[in-house]
Amino acid sequence: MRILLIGYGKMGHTIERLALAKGHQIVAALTVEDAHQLSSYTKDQVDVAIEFTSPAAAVNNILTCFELGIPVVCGTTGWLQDLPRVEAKCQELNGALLYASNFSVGVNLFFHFNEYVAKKMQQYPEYGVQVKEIHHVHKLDQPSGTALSIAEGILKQYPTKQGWVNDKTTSEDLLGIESEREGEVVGTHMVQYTSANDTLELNHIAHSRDGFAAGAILAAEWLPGKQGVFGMNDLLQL
Ligand SMILES: NC(=O)C1=CN([C@@H]2O[C@H](COP(=O)(O)OP(=O)(O)OC[C@H]3O[C@@H](n4cnc5c(N)ncnc54)[C@H](O)[C@@H]3O)[C@@H](O)[C@H]2O)C=CC1
Ligand SMILES: O=C(O)C1=N[C@H](C(=O)O)C[C@H](O)C1
Repeated sequence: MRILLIGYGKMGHTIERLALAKGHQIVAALTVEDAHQLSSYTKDQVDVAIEFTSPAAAVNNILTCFELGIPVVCGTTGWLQDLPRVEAKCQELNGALLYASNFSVGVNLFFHFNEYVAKKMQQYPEYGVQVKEIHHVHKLDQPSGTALSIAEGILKQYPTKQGWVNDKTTSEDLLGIESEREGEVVGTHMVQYTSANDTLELNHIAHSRDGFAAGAILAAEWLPGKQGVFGMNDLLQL
């Protein structure tokens, strides 16, 4: 496949390495300096774009891909407040977007187990629930997109909680999400259920970025020819 990389940082480089190893072609890899070149590409040159940039840049890049008729896989986090606008534009322009807060198969399995565990644990009020994420010091958004997806899964099962707070402490009506920034940590997510007697934990620890990149490439292989806004659940049979 002919892939256009939008964003050529830590994720862009990892995706390039794995995509070339799978026999795909990288048409170009755009950074913030050559971002203006995006609108010069056509659907005759590019089968799919993969977007990993920054929270401030993602929405414009996605909308430009819709206008160009290029399907786009987006892993950038921290822009979901604009999702309704993106969904409307996608429908209006017959675009194709696959967004995931985390492309690794392991984390998508974690999302699945998380909802199951939350449903069970919610029946035992002696356990408090808490989410924690740890990432490298370069990360721009907080909480992580993955932590927000985890929180969404828990909140569905806890009708008494009204939402989340980016804090260590969970209260009666708000789920606490603790964020820690430390060195070059790739991405660690935990859900902890604690009672006076014990703690039950679900953990996912990414050892490298290869899992994220492999999932994004799977998504890029799947998306062309489809129309609408999709997630990893649409292509993984979990
Ligand atoms: N969904 C997932 O599985 C994962 C998501 N991420 C997210 O992906 C995003 C990028 O992460 P990294 O690669 O680690 O960041 P990075 O800072 O290493 O790289 C960002 C790249 O985007 C470029 N860029 C910025 N604005 C641009 C624009 N307007 N047009 C084109 N390029 C532009 C920069 O020049 C740089 O090359 C972050 O939001 C991060 O949270 C990261 C890992 C996994
Ligand atoms: O910024 C990162 O690095 C990561 N971002 C994603 C997130 O916000 O959840 C996914 C992964 O944890 C790495």
